[in-house]
Amino acid sequence: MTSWSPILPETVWSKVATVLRRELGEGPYNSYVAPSNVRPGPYGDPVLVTPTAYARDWIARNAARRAQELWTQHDPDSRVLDIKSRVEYEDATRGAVAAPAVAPATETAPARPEPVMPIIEVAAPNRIGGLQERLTFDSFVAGRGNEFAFQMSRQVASWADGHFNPVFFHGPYGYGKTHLLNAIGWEAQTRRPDAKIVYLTAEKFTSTFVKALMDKSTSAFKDEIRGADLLLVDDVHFIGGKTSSQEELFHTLTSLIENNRRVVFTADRPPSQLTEIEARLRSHLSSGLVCALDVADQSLRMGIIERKLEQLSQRLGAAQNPRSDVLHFLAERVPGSIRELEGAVNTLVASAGPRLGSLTLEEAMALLQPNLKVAVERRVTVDEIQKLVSDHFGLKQADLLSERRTRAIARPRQVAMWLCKQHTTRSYPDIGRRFGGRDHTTVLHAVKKVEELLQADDQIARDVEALTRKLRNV
Ligand SMILES: Nc1ncnc2c1ncn2[C@@H]1O[C@H](COP(=O)(O)OP(=O)(O)OP(=O)(O)O)[C@@H](O)[C@H]1O
Repeated sequence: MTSWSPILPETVWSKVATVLRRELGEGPYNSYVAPSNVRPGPYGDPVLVTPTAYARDWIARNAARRAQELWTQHDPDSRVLDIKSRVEYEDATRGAVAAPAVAPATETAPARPEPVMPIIEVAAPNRIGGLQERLTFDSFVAGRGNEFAFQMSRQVASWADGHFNPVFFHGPYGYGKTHLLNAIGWEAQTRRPDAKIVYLTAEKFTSTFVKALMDKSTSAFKDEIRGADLLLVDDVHFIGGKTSSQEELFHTLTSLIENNRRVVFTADRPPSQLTEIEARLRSHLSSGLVCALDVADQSLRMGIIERKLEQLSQRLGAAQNPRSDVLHFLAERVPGSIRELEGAVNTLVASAGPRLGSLTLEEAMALLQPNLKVAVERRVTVDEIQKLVSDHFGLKQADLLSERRTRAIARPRQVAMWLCKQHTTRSYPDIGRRFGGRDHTTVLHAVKKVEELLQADDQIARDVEALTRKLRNV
């Protein structure tokens, strides 16, 4: 670590800060600049250390250039002023001699105490740690399965009056819940820079609360969370079974709602199915809007692949798109969620390099082998389909084989027959026999009916899509 120049950085910083205060105005200055300190970085250059990543990003966007200009005017060594959040600074200097804070922003503006909880950790590389820069509304592709959730998210982010509160998004893993929550955070902050937005996972909520209990600092914890204008809690199902954290979340939620603050949750299930969460909290979680994100259909998967390819070509330089049979193969045959789909696109782009545009389907399949490890051509049995379909519709497998013809049973039976035709090599008579000895014309009729419904009935289309994905992922 090199040593500091004889010109004290605090002298330079206090001159810079005085001008920034005047130019930025009291509000932003007190929120972001005043709580920051100048400290020596690992190579001796000055670092402006902000209490949170959010403050760092705010300063980087709104004041960094001016701060550097002013710094250069006052520092005879013309050192570069780096900006880091406290966490980043500690990581960067870990192992080096602990560096004392050398200068609060100005003598007249005492630094505010550091928040107990990271307010939005915007650029943290760790997904759990905070918001990720790439997860915005712009990078989100809306389509069947997530359209409503997308619209509701935009509405929350616009701070529109009279919307439901809390909003609760649920859906399977890897289909964009965290993405939407991040996008809400970014958009809401852009629209109201003065608003306090807290984003955290339920795990973080629990661990920070438990630590606060041990440190006897729960009131600081409460102030921090209950002072939020918008609270975003990801993966709330993780709080299941944790009694004291549930109690705290319950009081946090009621206090925020009473004070007209907004709250958004995500979970892998709707509140009614969060059986490890105490009934009173569950009921409050579902008291606003409960909104499902569903698995993506082929056209949404295709849209996401195209968006991802666009992003990659911007980052890695212009590249041709894969041929359309390769694109369709990606959309239709890569098993798993959007997360796995993104992984497959990355693999293809990285391993094909400049040959991406000319890859044949066979070459693409060979490159994607690791992503297709659940053998694409795995044999699916009629029995498996019947079990999956009956589970999905809350029926017994025996119902599908029975004589009963009520709509609630007949429709799932038709869907199951259709899936058998798509995913097994069984003939119509064979399928009929396995559905309680039915005639082949019944199966034929079922297959035609489902084909029609796939065009006309969104709900059936979603059910079939979900079941198809499950079949491929078993
Ligand atoms: N509609 C979409 N448009 C663009 N990207 C998407 C979409 N849905 C999901 N993704 C991407 O897929 C990946 C997984 O999404 P995300 O992390 O939001 O899932 P999740 O539902 O929160 O899952 P988990 O509960 O496992 O965290 C992310 O990289 C996300 O950007």
